[in-house]
Amino acid sequence: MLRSITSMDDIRRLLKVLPGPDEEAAIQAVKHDSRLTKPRGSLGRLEEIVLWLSRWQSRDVPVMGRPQSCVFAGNHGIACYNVSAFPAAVTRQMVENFTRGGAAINQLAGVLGAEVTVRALHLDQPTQDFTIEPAMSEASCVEAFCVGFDAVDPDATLLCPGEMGIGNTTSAAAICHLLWGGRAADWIGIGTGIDKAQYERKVDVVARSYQLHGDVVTDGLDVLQRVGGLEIVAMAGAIFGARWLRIPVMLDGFICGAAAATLFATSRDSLMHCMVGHGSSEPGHRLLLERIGKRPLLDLDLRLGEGTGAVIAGLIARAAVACHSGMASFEDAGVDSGHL
Ligand SMILES: Cc1cc2ncn([C@H]3O[C@H](COP(=O)(O)O)[C@@H](O)[C@H]3O)c2cc1C
Ligand SMILES: O=C(O)c1cccnc1
Repeated sequence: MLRSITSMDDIRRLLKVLPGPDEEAAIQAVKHDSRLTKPRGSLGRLEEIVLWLSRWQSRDVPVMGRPQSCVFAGNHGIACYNVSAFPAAVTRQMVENFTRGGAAINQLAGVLGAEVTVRALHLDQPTQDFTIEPAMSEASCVEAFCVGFDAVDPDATLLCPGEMGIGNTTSAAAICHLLWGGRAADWIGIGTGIDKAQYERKVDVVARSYQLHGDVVTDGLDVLQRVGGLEIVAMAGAIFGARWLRIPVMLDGFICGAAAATLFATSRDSLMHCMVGHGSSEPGHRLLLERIGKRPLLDLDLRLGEGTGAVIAGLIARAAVACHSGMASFEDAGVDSGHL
């Protein structure tokens, strides 16, 4: 599959023929659930999680044995406008931190029992300034997409994509503005904690990117190439790769959502294998989730990225699987089953 991707059109073509869910596995999972010692529906969204995992893992009793956290890192040309509270050098420094196990994502992945895969994408070659030209060439975009695809562990039971890239809330806002319009400011928040002057510059960068690309952009993948970052493209590639491997994906916050949204805008069914782990405190994320029609599992006021919210939500998925796989049936426990 990966070898057949050499152009953006290859990705477009493959997006039209994605594998679908295993409805038979879900039917069996519902049957199993109906025998468990609880009123039907009483575990609320935990039951929804089990069905979702079941559809994509093709198991009537899904498993959580091998979750994967994938962190992609890239640098952004638009960081030169001072739109982040931190310097671009922090991207590389954090990659070293991920590798040593010192970041938030490492601790959370440890709690979930997830392997952390880190992929840095040409940190010494930031994307181009997308207020004056496309962020990257088609060749760089395809390459980054394939890095993402290739990073997915084919045996993973759940994928939690994450990112690191100083300036990438600006890139995510530009993606959303190009996909869905509105006012530039609708998509912009404080990111790492910027001041008023930085906020205004950020709005200006996103508004100018719209002026440059708005009339010529063709679809979600084109938006990705024009105003995305290499780590955002790689996340899109990982989400797409997981779909081909039929691995369920827990989406993270605003940046991850923007990556996923470029696939959604290109092909509506492309995110059927994804759940949204949490709602970020970046204001654009709520709007984005309305547009892609997904409701977050958690609301923790996170605004970190790295895949942290996705991994925390993975713990909820583990709780859901524990109930589904470990609970006794009415029959085995000798509990009256009521009017089922
Ligand atoms: C130390 C540190 C660790 C991070 N981990 C994730 N981010 C997050 O913040 C960045 C986006 O915010 P902005 O657009 O304002 O730069 C991304 O790198 C994102 O993953 C971090 C940011 C910092 C400073
Ligand atoms: O929601 C996110 O993904 C996010 C928010 C702020 C900074 N970095 C990431």
